[in-house]
Amino acid sequence: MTKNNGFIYLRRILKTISGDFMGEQEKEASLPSKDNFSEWYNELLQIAKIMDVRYPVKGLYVWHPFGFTIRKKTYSIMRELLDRDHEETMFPLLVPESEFMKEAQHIKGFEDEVYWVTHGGTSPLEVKLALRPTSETAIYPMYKLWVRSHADLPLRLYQIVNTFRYETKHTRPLIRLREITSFKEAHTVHATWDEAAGQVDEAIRIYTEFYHRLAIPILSSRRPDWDKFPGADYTIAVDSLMPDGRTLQVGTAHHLGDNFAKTFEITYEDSEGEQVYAHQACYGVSERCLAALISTHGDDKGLVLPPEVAPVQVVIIPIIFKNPEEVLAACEKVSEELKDAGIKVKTDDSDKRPGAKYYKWEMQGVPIRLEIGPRDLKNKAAMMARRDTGEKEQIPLEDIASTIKDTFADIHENLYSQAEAQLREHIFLCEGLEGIKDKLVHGIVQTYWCGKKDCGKEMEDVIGAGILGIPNEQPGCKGKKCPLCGEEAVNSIYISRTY
Ligand SMILES: Nc1ncnc2c1ncn2[C@@H]1O[C@H](COS(=O)(=O)NC(=O)[C@@H](N)CS)[C@@H](O)[C@H]1O
Ligand SMILES: [Zn+2]
Repeated sequence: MTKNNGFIYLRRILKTISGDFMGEQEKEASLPSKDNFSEWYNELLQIAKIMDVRYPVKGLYVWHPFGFTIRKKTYSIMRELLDRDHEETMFPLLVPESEFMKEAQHIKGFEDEVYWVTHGGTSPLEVKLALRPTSETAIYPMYKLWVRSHADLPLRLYQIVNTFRYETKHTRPLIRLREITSFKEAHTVHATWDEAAGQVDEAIRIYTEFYHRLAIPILSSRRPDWDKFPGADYTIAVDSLMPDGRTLQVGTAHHLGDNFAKTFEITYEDSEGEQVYAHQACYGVSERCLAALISTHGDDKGLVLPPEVAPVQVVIIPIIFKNPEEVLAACEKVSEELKDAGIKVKTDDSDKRPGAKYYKWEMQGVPIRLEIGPRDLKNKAAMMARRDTGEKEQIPLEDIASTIKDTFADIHENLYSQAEAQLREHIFLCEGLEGIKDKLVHGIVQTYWCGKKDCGKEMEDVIGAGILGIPNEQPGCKGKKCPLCGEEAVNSIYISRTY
C-alpha cells in the first residue's frame, strides 16, 4: 500500500470512528484533498459522474449523462455568443489524403498526430482518409467553391464536432484527448489581412466572454512564433490557471494570412474585377473548458458549479420528523414554483439520512440546497445553503424564485472574483533567472524579453518552462533587460509550466 493510499484508508477509519457515518456507497467515494490536485481531479470525474475513463481505447472517454448535461450547457453559451454573427454548419469527418497533404506547414504540424482510415470493410481504399485533427483541410476545398466575390465576405462559419489527434504525450480526460468530442471550431474568410486580424481579436473577446460566463478568468497572449498554429501567421491563446500552478490552454485564435487561401485557391473578385486571395482566421475551444470549470471552482467536497451550467441548480431536502405529508406538500409547491421560473430543481425525498444527502449534492456541485421542515413551515420559510460559501440563511417562501435567482447572480460573481483573485495572486513579476525559476513552481511569471528567437528558446531551456506568450496589454519595458542576454527588453512576456 502506498503512503497515499494508507492516508486515505486511515481517513476512512477516522471518519467511521468519528461517527460521521455515511451510507456504505458514499464511504467508497471519498474524495482526496484538492491539494493533491491530480488525484482529486481524477477521482472527482468519477464520483461526480462527469466521465467514465474505463473505455478500452487510450485517450477516449465516455460521458456520464450528468457530465454530458454540463457539456451541453457550455455548448449553448458558446452557440449564443457565436450565433450573433456566425452561422453553424457541419463538414465531413474524413479528409482525403490529397487535400490533407496540401498545406506544407499544416502537414508538418499534424503528420505525427493524424489518424488514417485505409480500408472500407475488407477492401483497401484507393485514397486513404484522415480523421480530421481539425477541419481546415475539410472545409477549405469547399470555401474555394463558395467564395466567388467580395459580396460573399466576410464568411463566418463554425461547427461543434469531434476531432482526432494521436497525442503521444500523457493523455488525460478533458485535458489531453485522442478523441476531442467537443471541438467548437470557427473558420472565417475576409477580404483583407486587417479584417482577418480584427476577427482574431473578436474571437478572443468572444472567448473571454464565454469563460466569464463559466466564472473563469483567463489570460490572453500572443504565442511565440515557434509555438503558433501550423500554417498560421500568428496565434493568440487564452489560458486559465490550474490549481497546481500550471496553465491550461483553453482556447486559441489563429490568423492564417492568405497561406491556406493560396493552397486551396480561395479567391474573390474585387471591385476592379481582379481575382484576389482571401485572408482567413480560425479559432477553437475543446472540452478543456470543462477541465478548467471543474478545476477552478471545485473544492474538497467536490464540484462547485456556476448556476448557469449546473444540471441541478437547486436541490430540495425535506426535513421530516412528524406530519411528513405537510412537509412534502410544501416541498412540492416550492419545486413547482421554481420549475415555473425555469430553474432546474430536484427534490431528494429518498430515505438517505440528511448528512448523506448533503454529501451527495455537494459533490455534484449543486449551487443551492433548500432544507424545508416543520419549523421552517411555521416561519413560512426555507433554510437556504449556498454551495460556494457554505452560508446558510432562512429565506421567505414568498417570492422564493426571485430570491433564488438573485442568489445565483451573487454565486456567479463570487466564484468569478475568487478565481480572479487566485489568478492575480499567482502572477509573479520577476526580472532575474533565479527568481523566475523558483516562482514558476507556484504559478505564472511575468518577465521581459529581448524579442530574439534564439535567446527566447535558450531561456526556455535554461528555465525549463515555455514562454507562454506576449500579453496584449504591455507594461512599459523602458530600462528593463532580458533576463538571459541582458539586452534591452522589447516585450513583457508570461512564462509558465503548462499542460
Ligand atoms: N488533444 C487535445 N485534447 C483536448 N483539447 C485539445 C487538444 N488539442 C488541442 N486542444 C484544444 O483545442 C484548442 C484548438 O486547437 S488548436 O490546435 O490550437 N487550433 C486549431 O485546431 C484551429 N483549427 C482552430 S480550431 C486548443 O487551444 C486546445 O485548447
Ligand atoms: Zn535576450
